[in-house]
Amino acid sequence: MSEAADSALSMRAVDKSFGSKQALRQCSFDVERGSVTAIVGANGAGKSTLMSLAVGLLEADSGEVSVLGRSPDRNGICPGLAYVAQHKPLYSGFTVTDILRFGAKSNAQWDNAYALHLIDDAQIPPSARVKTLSPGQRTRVALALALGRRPEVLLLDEPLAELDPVARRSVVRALMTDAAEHGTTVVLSSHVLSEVAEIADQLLILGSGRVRLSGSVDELLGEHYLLTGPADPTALIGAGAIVESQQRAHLVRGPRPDRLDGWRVDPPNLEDIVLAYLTTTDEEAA
Ligand SMILES: Nc1ncnc2c1ncn2[C@@H]1O[C@H](COP(=O)(O)OP(=O)(O)OP(=O)(O)O)[C@@H](O)[C@H]1O
Repeated sequence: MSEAADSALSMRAVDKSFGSKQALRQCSFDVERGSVTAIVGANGAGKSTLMSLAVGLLEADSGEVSVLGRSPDRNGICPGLAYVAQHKPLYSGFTVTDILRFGAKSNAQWDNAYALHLIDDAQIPPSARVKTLSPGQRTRVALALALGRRPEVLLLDEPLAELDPVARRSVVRALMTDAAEHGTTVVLSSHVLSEVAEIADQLLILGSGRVRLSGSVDELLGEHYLLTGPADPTALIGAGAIVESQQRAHLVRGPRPDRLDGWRVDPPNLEDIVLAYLTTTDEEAA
């Protein structure tokens, strides 16, 4: 990921605890403007905490958080930023039209035509009340409310959880279209890689509150390889490092050799990489 100057969102050595529970530890990363970044981590890894710090709902114990070059404001969401929380708190008695009216009233940049287009695209009647909508439809309304602000940065906490495959595909398409047509920086979290692999060009893996790995998907794929063979490969991998070993198969980070006699050298897929980093312990990652 890029360095801080051109970042849409960056953190430097951020710590956040709840009582004795350390939710984030020394978190540092940069999200490049215009990128689509997936934050992947198991339940409790710290994804929602990270997003809440970015939007100013929480304050870091130490370290720096910067969104579009500014510190998040505890008194209101930073201009240019939109956030869809995990449980999409939309007033259940409101109609979709009421929700969009609320969006218009509370945002100077509001683009009602675009918000209506997104609702129409999702085939949701504007007169429908939120409580009558399915989880997938609620996600689409929450997305229209967020994208109607015409944000530069859109943060989505587990936007695809609870959606059936058809609804998931249409939400992913809506996000990809927005990112491509408007250059919106999108940051979305998930505990399931396959939900976000199609859409993300950058990846941030969180494990037990630590950044285990971050970077462009293409670079991460190029920097790792799978080595399968009969013995301990330590002597064979040169400047590389073994990330994880499963019996005779090893994920290695380092320059990929063209061939090694007696060994199989394969390119990894993204899932191989994510699972390996998610299973590394604090001691191994240190
Ligand atoms: N308000 C809070 N009070 C106490 N502990 C909290 C609070 N919020 C989060 N935590 C703890 O901090 C850790 C990180 O939680 P967080 O919700 O950020 O994880 P997550 O990756 O978003 O998880 P999930 O995928 O389950 O939503 C967890 O151990 C959680 O129990």
